[in-house]
Amino acid sequence: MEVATTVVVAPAPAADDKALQQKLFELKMNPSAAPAPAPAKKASAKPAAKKKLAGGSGGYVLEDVPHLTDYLPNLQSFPNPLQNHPAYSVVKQYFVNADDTVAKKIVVHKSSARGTHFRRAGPRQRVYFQPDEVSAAIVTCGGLCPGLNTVVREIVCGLHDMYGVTSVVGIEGGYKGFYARNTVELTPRSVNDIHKRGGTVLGTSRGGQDTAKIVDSIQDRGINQVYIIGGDGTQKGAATIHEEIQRRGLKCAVVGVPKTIDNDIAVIDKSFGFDTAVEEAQRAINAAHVEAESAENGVGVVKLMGRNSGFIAMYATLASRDVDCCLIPESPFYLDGKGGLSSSSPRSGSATTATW
Ligand SMILES: Nc1ncnc2c1ncn2[C@@H]1O[C@H](COP(=O)(O)OP(=O)(O)OP(=O)(O)O)[C@@H](O)[C@H]1O
Ligand SMILES: O=P(O)(O)OC[C@H]1O[C@](O)(CO)[C@@H](O)[C@@H]1O
Repeated sequence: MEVATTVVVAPAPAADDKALQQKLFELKMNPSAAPAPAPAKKASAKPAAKKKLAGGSGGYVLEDVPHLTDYLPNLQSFPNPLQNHPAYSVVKQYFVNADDTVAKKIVVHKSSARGTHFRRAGPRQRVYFQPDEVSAAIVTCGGLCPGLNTVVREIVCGLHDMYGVTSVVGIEGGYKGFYARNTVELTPRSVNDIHKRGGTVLGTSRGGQDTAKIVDSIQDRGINQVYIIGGDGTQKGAATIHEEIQRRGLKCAVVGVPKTIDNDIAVIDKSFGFDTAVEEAQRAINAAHVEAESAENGVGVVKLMGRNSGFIAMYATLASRDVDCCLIPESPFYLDGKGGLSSSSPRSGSATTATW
C-alpha cells in the first residue's frame, strides 16, 4: 500500500519562549481565553519603558502610545490636509476619532471588566505638522521580510500625495546609517518600482548602535518625523530613540512600523510579508507531496519559518489541502504511543490534515 504523507513543521521553540508563544497563540485564536496579565517581570538588564496607562469606568484600561503633546503640551495643531484631498474628502467618517480604542479581548463575559484597550490607528482630524515643515526619514533594521520596499514606497507616496510632504530621506544600512552614512533622497518617482524588488533598497543591519549619535544626527539634519521599520529589537531601539528625543524636548515624531513575517502580533489584522510566506510555502509543500506520493510509504517533511510561532505552517496547511499533519510549536506533540504522531497514518491516496 502506498502511503503519502506530507508533514509541515514549524521549528521547535526555545524553552524560555514557550509560555509567551502559547499566550500569543491563545490571544490570536481565542481572545476570550487569554489568561489574566502575568505579573511584571523582575530584574532585567534594562528596566522596560514605563507604560502610558489611563483608566476608565467598568475596569477600562487604555494602554496608550506616547505622543508629542506628552512633553510639548502647547503644541499647535492644524486641520488634516486630507480633508481637502479630492480622493478622501468625499468619504464620510474618514477620520478616526481621537478617542477611539481597540479592545485587546474581543469576547468578554457580561460581568467581566472591560479590560485593556489600545489606541486606534488612523488619520486624525487635526495634525501637528504643516506639510512644508515636515522633514521625514525612513530606516529599515533587522532581518529581511517580504514587503519592506512596499512599506517604504507607501510611506513616501502617502506623505507626498496625501499630506503634501516633499522632504523625505532614506537612512541606509539600518540604525548605524544615521551617523555612518549619507542620506538618500526619496521621492514618489525614485520609489516607483521598488516594491517589485526583494529585500530593502535602504539596506539593513543588526548590532550595536549609539542612541545619542542617532539623535544628534536627527537633530543636526532637522528631521522631525522618523519612520522605523523592523522587528522587536528594532522597536526597542525606537523606544530608546523616542526617550532621548523626549529628554531633549525635540518636536520629532517617532513611528514604529512592526515587521514580522510570522504574523505573531496579537492585536493587528495581519503583519506584512505573512501572506507571501504562506504563498511561497505552497511550492515547497507541493514538491514534498509529489515526492511522497511517488515513493512507497513516502513521507515528505517541509520545515517552514516560525521558530516560536506556527501561523505560517498552519495557514500554509489550510491553504494546501495536501498536508496530512501540521506540527506547530504552540501545540506539543509526541511520536510514540497512543495518540502519538507515528500512530496516525493518513488514508491512502487521500489528503488528511491533522493539526497537532
Ligand atoms: N533592546 C534594544 N535596545 C535598543 N536597540 C536594540 C535592542 N535590541 C535590538 N536593537 C537594535 O535594533 C536593530 C535590529 O535588531 P535585531 O537584529 O534584534 O532585529 P529585529 O528588529 O528584532 O528584527 P528580526 O525580527 O529580523 O530579528 C539592531 O540595530 C539592534 O542593535
Ligand atoms: O534562527 P533564529 O535566529 O532564531 O530566527 C528564526 C526566526 O526568524 C524568522 O525567520 C523571521 O522572524 C522566524 O520565522 C524565525 O522564527
